[in-house]
Parts: sequence; C-alpha cells; structure tokens
Amino acid sequence: MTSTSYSTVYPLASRGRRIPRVLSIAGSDPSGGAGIQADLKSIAANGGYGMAAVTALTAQNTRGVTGVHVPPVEFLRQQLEAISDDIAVDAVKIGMLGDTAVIDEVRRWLEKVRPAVVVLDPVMVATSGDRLLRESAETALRTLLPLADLITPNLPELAMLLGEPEASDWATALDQGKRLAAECGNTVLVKGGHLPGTECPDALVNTTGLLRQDVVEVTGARVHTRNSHGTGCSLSAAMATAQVRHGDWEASLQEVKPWLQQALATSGSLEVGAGNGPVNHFHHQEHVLTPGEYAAQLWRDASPELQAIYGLDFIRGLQSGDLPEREFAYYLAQDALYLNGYSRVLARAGALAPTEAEQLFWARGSQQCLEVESELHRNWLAGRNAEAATGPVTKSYVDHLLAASASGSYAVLLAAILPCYWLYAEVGQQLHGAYVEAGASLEHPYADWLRAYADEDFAAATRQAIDFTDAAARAASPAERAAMGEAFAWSCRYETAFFDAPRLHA
Ligand SMILES: Nc1ncnc2c1ncn2[C@@H]1O[C@H](COP(=O)(O)OP(=O)(O)O)[C@@H](O)[C@H]1O
Ligand SMILES: Cc1ncc(COP(=O)(O)OP(=O)(O)O)c(N)n1
Repeated sequence: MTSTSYSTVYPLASRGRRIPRVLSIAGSDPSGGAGIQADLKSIAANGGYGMAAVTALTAQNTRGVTGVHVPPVEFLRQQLEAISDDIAVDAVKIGMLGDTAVIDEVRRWLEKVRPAVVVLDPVMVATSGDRLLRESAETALRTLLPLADLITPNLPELAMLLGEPEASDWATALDQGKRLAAECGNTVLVKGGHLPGTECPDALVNTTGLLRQDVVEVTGARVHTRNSHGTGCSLSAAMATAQVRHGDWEASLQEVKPWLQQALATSGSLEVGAGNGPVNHFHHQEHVLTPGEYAAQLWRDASPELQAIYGLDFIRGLQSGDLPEREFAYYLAQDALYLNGYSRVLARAGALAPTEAEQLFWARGSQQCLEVESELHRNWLAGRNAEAATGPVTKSYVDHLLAASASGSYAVLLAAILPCYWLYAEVGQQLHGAYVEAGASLEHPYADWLRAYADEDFAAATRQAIDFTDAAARAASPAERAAMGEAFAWSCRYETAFFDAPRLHA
C-alpha cells in the first residue's frame, strides 16, 4: 500500500485543489513570527488561501511571552461558524488552544464540519519556556488527537503527550512517535529540531499501513541560526496546505521541508527582534525585474567609478592636451593588447548567446576588436615608442574577463563585458563634447583621437550591449544576478585602473 492510497478517502472537492482554502485555529503572536500570523504567511507562501479563527491573544516578541489572554469561548464559536457557514474549508491547522473550554469548542466544531485535512500542532510551551496551554488542559488536548489526520509535536510535546521523559536522540524520538501514532490511530510527524547535530531530520510515522512504511524519514541539513521562532507553526500550516494538493503526507513533507529550511537559512535578512527571530516565509518570491531595471541599477553602481575616471590626470591631460606623449603611447599599446583578449571574450559570449541575434552581435563585436587592434598598430602606434609587453592592469583586467567567460554563465560574462562598452562610450562622449565646446582646435595634440571618440556606431552597439545584459539579468537566477553585480563592479574598477595605468607604468 502506498501513501497515495490515502487520497481515496479524500472528498473530491478538496483533493488536488489549486489554491487550498486553509483555516488556522490558533493564537495570535503580535510580533508576527508564530501563531496565526506565521500560519497565514506559511499558507500563502505555499500557495493557499489562509483564514484564521483566533483562540487566544498573546503578548510576545522574539524574546518571549509576557502575557496570554483567552477571550470568551462563545466568540471563538462565532468565528468558526462564520467561516464554515459560508466557506468550504479544505484543510484546518490547529495551533495554540490555551485552555479546556477552547479545546472543547474546537472539538465540537471539528465533529460538526469534518474538514478533509486536519493538522494538529499540540502547542503547549513556547521555545522561550512560557506556557501556551494550561496544565489542566493537557488531558483535554489528548482527547482531541484522534480527530486529527496529522499531529506535529516537537520533542518536549511528544514526551508530554506520552507522559514520558523527552527523547534525547532520534531513535528514541521515532519510538515515541510510533507509540503516539499507534495510540491515536493517525499519523505523527516527529521533528528533529530540538536535537543536536548537523542533520535535522523529520519523520512521518503511522502504524496502520497508511504510509509506504511505518516510518518515512525526510532528511535535511541543520541551519545554524537562532531564528527558529514559529518553525513548528509554519511547518504544520504548510503541511496542511500542501496535503490538499498532494493527498500524500510524504509528498507534502518532501515539498515543505526544503522550503522551511530555506526560510530558516534566509531568516537573517529579516532583522526582526533581538531574540529568536522569525523565519523568512517568502524567500522564494523573487522580485520580478522590469525591462531596463537591472541596467539602471548597474548604472547607479557604476557612478562612483565614473566620477573617479573623470578625476584622473590621464583624462584631464587628454582633454587639455597636456598629457605626456609617453603616457598616451603606453595607453594605446595596452589598448591594443587588451582588445585582443576582449575579442576572445566577446567570441565566447557569442558561443553562449541564447539567440542568433545576440550570437551575431557578439561575433561582430569580436571581429571589430581585432580590426581596431590592427588599426591601432597601423595608424596610432606606428612611429611611436610604446611599451609592447602586457602591463599589470591589462593582464588583471583580461584575466578577470577570462574568468567570467569560464564561469559558463552568459549573464555573468555580459556583466563583465559591459563596462568596457558603457564607460568607454560615456567617457568618449564627454571628452568629445568638451573638445567641440572648446572650439575643436586642430592644434590639439590629441585632436584625431578625440574626434574618433564620437563614433555613433559604437554608441549604438553600447545601447545594444546594455539591452542584452538587462535581458540576461531578467532570465538569471538570484545567485547569478549577484555574481553579475560582482563581475560588473570589478570591470568598472579595472576601467578606472586602465586609464590610470599610464601614469603609473609608462
Ligand atoms: N536549525 C534548523 N535547521 C533546519 N531545520 C530546522 C531547524 N530547527 C527546526 N527545524 C525544522 O523546523 C520544523 C519544526 O521543528 P521543531 O523546532 O522541532 O518544532 P517546534 O518549532 O514546534 O519546536 C521541523 O521541520 C524541523 O526539522
Ligand atoms: C501564539 C503562538 N502560538 C504558538 C507558538 C509556538 O510556536 P512554535 O512554532 O511551536 O515555536 P516557538 O515560537 O515556540 O519557537 C507561539 N510562540 N505563539
């Protein structure tokens, strides 16, 4: 018997529902990390429509619980009836119940409505040590267990439900899980969160033959973080949501566990509170870039480098005509050497390009680099006493480009390639504009070079290179985009260093 056979007992209206309607019956955590707040985030993050009937109000934050208020139980009844009178509930997740009266009320409602999926997280004590269920209500909670399809106790709760000491190893925890599952006749999710070690396994346990075997373990690496506030709430709400879609507890856990692990791993980015912070439920929902957005961000990132370039003696000297000829000759010779390497890198971009238009563009660019390289030798370097060996900046810059091309990522390579187009075109336009404004004197020692800077074909190619890079960023993964930013920033630095190299090395 496979675990999927369980799906045969599901009402057809709920099974496989694209957007499961999931009700959380739980307490409120105003700090947003646990309770109904965590449940609603978890349900939404896992593709469900979340609803919440509040059993209790807590005053708590990431450091602990400072107060609990259980409103009159009649009002809970009103909330539950308002929901089930109008809305089909595909799954219920039950969390903090507070006291016996609340438990009895929830039992009455469950027996009347009989939701297709019931997940019970037997919340008793918060990680901070504060009680969330009156001690006198523990027996009442035990009587609720058989009404659940899945019970998700943490190890202290598992021990309390069995009236045994808390398990201190995984084998004992599984053994306890089996006994609780056999007692209740349903499935128990044994969680490894409270054990030490580099692994953090969870296991589904059922002794009635519902699963493919009595214990189905799903492994996972332990995340080193303090931010575990609300992991139990988040897991149980996510399991309720996923189960409506899958009708299979194992498939649900296989889907939910990596999501929760990532929510723990990225929890630091939330920066909520000074204690045990919440998990990052929506880590998987990346911001969708609009066309031009990534390029605009790159341009903002390049701005300090551009300012640095305009402040260089080389650029000022080129503009005024005071630049020593020796430095200009060094620059030209290094440019020729650089273009040879750049040509190879553009050819590699052509090889990685996803479209023929891009392939053609980079192949043309590669060819033009070689043409400009020979023109530099033919027209500009002939008769000049210039350094023929590759200088340190040229070497580092080309090595950086080759490393980006070896990364195998088209997007990263384009980010590394782009500053040579973009910054060069920008600086060229600026220098040419200033030269024209100053009267475009033919007496200027670098007049020919400054005139050549205003090449409209190069400006058009630059716009195209920006568009291709922007499109590649939109198709890239977040990790790839981070690598793009890094590659772009390094190339910008090398552009500045390249203009400054003649002063240092000529
Ligand atoms: N540090 C961690 N790294 C990875 N997963 C964790 C970690 N801590 C808890 N989990 C997972 O979070 C879920 C809740 O586990 P647990 O902390 O045991 O329950 P509770 O939050 O109810 O005390 C389980 O799936 C568990 O494996
Ligand atoms: C209102 C409320 N409900 C439940 C809990 C317990 O949350 P849990 O996910 O079990 O983990 P901790 O937050 O205790 O680490 C709660 N704190 N508040």
